[in-house]
Amino acid sequence: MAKLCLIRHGQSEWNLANKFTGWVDVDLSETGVQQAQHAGELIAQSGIQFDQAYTSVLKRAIKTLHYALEASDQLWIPEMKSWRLNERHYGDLQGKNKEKAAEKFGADQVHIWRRSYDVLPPLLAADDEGSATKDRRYADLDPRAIPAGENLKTTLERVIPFWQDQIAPKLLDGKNVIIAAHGNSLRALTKYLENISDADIMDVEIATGDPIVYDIDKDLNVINKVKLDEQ
Ligand SMILES: O=C(O)[C@H](O)COP(=O)(O)O
Repeated sequence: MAKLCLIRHGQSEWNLANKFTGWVDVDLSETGVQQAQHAGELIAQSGIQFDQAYTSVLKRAIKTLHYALEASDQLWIPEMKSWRLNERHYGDLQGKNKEKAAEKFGADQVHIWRRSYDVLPPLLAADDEGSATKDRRYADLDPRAIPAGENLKTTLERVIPFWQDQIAPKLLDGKNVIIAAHGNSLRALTKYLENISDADIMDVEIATGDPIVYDIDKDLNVINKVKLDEQ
């Protein structure tokens, strides 16, 4: 049996400003820092001891991991960062206010972009200043792997190879794992772990800074799930 803890980063500056964020590297807000520290206190109270941490290459997730591990006195554990755990790329919506987008495109369309499984958002032009192809942290990727916009399906398709190659072997080895990532990369992983249908995943929301702990058996089946905030 192994423990798997998923934690969405604490509130970011752009969560607070209600802006589409995606791959933009926005920092935590003050509330977000407090949420991450509180998550670490909940982890400490639960007594879970981690062997390995994973996070994205975006500071709101990395800092959440560090605040949570610091508050539970586990800052020393090995950690691995991967772009595969990044938030879904929100394409040309990145930086735009969600309410203003709903006024412009209609609330239904914006809801479909945000929560449908397989509808892509408007894509970012390849020569856009904000294109990830210009960002040094993605320089060692095949440029064709760098998205101009993702839906949950394409997000899942780049999260799961990382799960299979890196995370699953640790769990199979009985190691306890914490993953600090993002609303939609964690929705993708949740869909996969809990075998949630394409339709039902539309209603799954993951709160900021609330650790979710799964018990995982030797065949990688989920046998229990708790939210530490509700304990
Ligand atoms: O990237 C973002 O804007 C948020 O982290 C998640 O946004 P969502 O709730 O619209 O999926």
